[in-house]
Amino acid sequence: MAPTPLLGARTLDRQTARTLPPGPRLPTLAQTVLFASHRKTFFPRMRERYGDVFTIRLVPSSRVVVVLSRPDHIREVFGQPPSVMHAGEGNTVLEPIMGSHSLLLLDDEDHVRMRRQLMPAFSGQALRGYAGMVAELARAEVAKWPVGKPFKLHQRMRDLTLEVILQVVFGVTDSARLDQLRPLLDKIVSVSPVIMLGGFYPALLRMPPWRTYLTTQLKVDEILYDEIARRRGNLAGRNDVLSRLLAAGNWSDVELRDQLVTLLLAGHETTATALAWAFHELARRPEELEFGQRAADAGADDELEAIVKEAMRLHPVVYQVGRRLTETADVAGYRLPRGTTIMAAMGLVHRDPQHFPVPEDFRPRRFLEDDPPAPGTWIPFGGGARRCIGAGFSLMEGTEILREALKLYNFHAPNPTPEPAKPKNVTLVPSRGAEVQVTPRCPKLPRANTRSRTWDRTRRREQQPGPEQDPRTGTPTEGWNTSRGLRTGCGGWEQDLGPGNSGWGVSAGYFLCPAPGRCV
Ligand code: HEM
Repeated sequence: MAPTPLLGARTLDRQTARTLPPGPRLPTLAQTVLFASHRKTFFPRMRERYGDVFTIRLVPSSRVVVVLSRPDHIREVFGQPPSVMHAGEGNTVLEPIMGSHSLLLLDDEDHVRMRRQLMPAFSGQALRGYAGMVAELARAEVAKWPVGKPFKLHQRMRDLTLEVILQVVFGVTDSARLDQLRPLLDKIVSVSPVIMLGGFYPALLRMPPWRTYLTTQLKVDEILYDEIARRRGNLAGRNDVLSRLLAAGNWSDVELRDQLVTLLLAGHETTATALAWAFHELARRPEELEFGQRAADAGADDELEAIVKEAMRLHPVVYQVGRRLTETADVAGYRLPRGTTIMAAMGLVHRDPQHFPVPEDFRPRRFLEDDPPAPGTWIPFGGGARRCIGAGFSLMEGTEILREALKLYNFHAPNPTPEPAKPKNVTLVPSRGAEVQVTPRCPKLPRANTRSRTWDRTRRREQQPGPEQDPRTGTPTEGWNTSRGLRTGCGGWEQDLGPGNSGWGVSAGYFLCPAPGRCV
């Protein structure tokens, strides 16, 4: 028998429609606008009114969407066989950008196979291999921050996470190639809802601005294919995601290209946004900032990770994830027909006082106590067979970046009122760009971006050459003009930024803190 097409709400018979969870009677367009622009207030109101499970209707074709807000209900969905709960088919709009092999677009066997090929590059061992590279990029970035002047940290985080994708994921380190790729990728990641329309209406792709976008993408593809070809011939000593993928799997060039673009689009804005929220909260709360700075000084990565986790709980970057039923299924006590979309609203779970006491408070220590959040209540990365493949990567990245920034600076919020979240494609971003102001933690530190001769002289006088150990690697260093990296002292903010860098290191080498331990 030929399969019947997936049902839309219009084709549901009255009996089935009556058995759906309750929901608003607003016109579909109004519900769609509320969902697209105000989900952070719309969903909590619907839950208050209709209970833990409610139905909304969205365009196109007045699609039935059942929203879940209880961890046990959501677990039912994440635990169902992926053949019953499709996620890829809801992403087909991304195909012109990510390509038909993208992990995000696949379902069933193809998804399982592709995911298996990708996994080795995201294992615990692989993540440990990337951490040093991320820390180095973070160190260079935070040294460039303007001291004493408010700036929008979200954009800085975007620049940094883009650099991480370029160098740690794509493994591009050649400076000419980096200069070539940076502006192109910057355009690719600025994919607006208008550009996404091209996925629904392919005829648009022939017109500007869609054509312009695709032309940029072709230029990126050309570079990526060239990188893949070069890398195939030379993997020795390489420790980036692309090289690990090549070493572990049997890939065609197109498959690899599609995954690289997917990792770029899935991993760049999301991680940048989570970190922007984390810094926004720390800047507003001196006690939590101090907790973070102590963790950074002590190398307490689990405490830094708890800050990232709490930021993701309070400000879920992705508020909900969707699945489409390929057959009738029992979910949350309802028999839901084939074709129904189910949304797991992580944002609702994260703000539920049953799971997180005083949920509106930013309290990283809740992840470290004897009674941490119960399994299934902290789910910023979705779950089941589709759980974010970059979850570990983004936590590692967040920890490294927090450590480098907190070791160096005090953070202040020029405007201490909380920034509201605004939707940007699938993410919820801070609406004022996470505005912060930083000042150096060490009173002896000259203002960043200022070349100070006095400081340079002082630094040379106080510099104590001689064999020492790099506290991170244990490698002996020999003082002036030797290894890069962190040194001893009050948590290791002394660092070599190399010549030409805009930080306070004005020549190659590093300096020793004249007052170790006294400034923190
Ligand atoms: C704070 C950072 C991030 C957040 C909040 C986030 C969140 C998510 C969510 C909610 C999903 C969908 C899960 C589901 O449907 O159950 C997802 C999927 C995915 N994410 Fe992330 N993500 C982050 C960072 C990253 C990074 C750094 C990468 C890669 C470098 C990445 C790559 C992916 C990919 C490839 C998928 C598709 C997985 C699949 O369909 O099997 N993400 N992410």
